[in-house]
Amino acid sequence: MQLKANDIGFRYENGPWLFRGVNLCIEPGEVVGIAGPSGRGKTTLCRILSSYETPLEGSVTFNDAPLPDKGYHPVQMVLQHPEKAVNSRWKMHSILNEGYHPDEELLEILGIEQEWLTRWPHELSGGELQRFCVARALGPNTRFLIADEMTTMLDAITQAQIWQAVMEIAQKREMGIIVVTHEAKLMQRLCDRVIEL
Ligand SMILES: Nc1ncnc2c1ncn2[C@@H]1O[C@H](COP(=O)(O)OP(=O)(O)OP(=O)(O)O)[C@@H](O)[C@H]1O
Repeated sequence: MQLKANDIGFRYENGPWLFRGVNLCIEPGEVVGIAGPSGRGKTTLCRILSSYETPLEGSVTFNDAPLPDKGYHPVQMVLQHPEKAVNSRWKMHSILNEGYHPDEELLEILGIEQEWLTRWPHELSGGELQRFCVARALGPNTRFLIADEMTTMLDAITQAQIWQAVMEIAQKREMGIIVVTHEAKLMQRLCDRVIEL
C-alpha cells in the first residue's frame, strides 16, 4: 500500500512552476520528511498528496491506483493551526466524531480529557485543540498521515507528547507519515529519510 507521487508538477494560476517532475514513494510504516526553504511548495505538495489540490502534471497513486474521491480518505493531513481546522460552532465531541468514532484508548494515548469534550473550540488551548485534530485524522482507515508543521505552534512538552503518541500509533498500525517542519532536530529524530524539495 504505497503512496506515490509520479512526475508531479504544479503552479498556481499565472505563477511560475513551483515544482516539476517530483517523484516520491512512501511505504507503510515509513516516516519521510519533506524539507526545503520557505515558499518552495512543501504545503502545496502535501495538499496534492492528500487530494486537496490536483497536480497539473503527473499523478498521485495509492496502492498503484488513483486515490478515492469518495468516503474516508486514506491520506489525512494535520496542519499548523488547529483553530482553522475545526468548526467553531461545534462542540468538541461533534468535531471529534465528524469522520469516525475514536475509541477511549486513542483519546487516552493522545491525552484528551473527557471534560474537554463538552467545550467549544475557543475554550481549549492550541495544544489541546491540536490533540483533537490529530485524533480526528487517525481513523482506522488512515494509511498515511501528513503532518505539516503539526506541532510548530506548541510548547516543547506538548510537541513531544503529541509526537510520541503519533509515532506509537503509526508503528502499531504500520501507518506511513510525512513530516514537514522547519525544526531540523525534530526532523532528524522522527524521519527514516528526508527529501529535499
Ligand atoms: N492559493 C494560492 N494561490 C496562489 N499562490 C499560492 C497559493 N498558496 C500558496 N501559494 C504560493 O505558492 C508558494 C508555495 O507555497 P507553500 O505554502 O506550498 O510553500 P511552503 O514550502 O510550504 O512554505 P513555508 O515553508 O513558508 O510554509 C508560495 O510562494 C505561496 O505564496
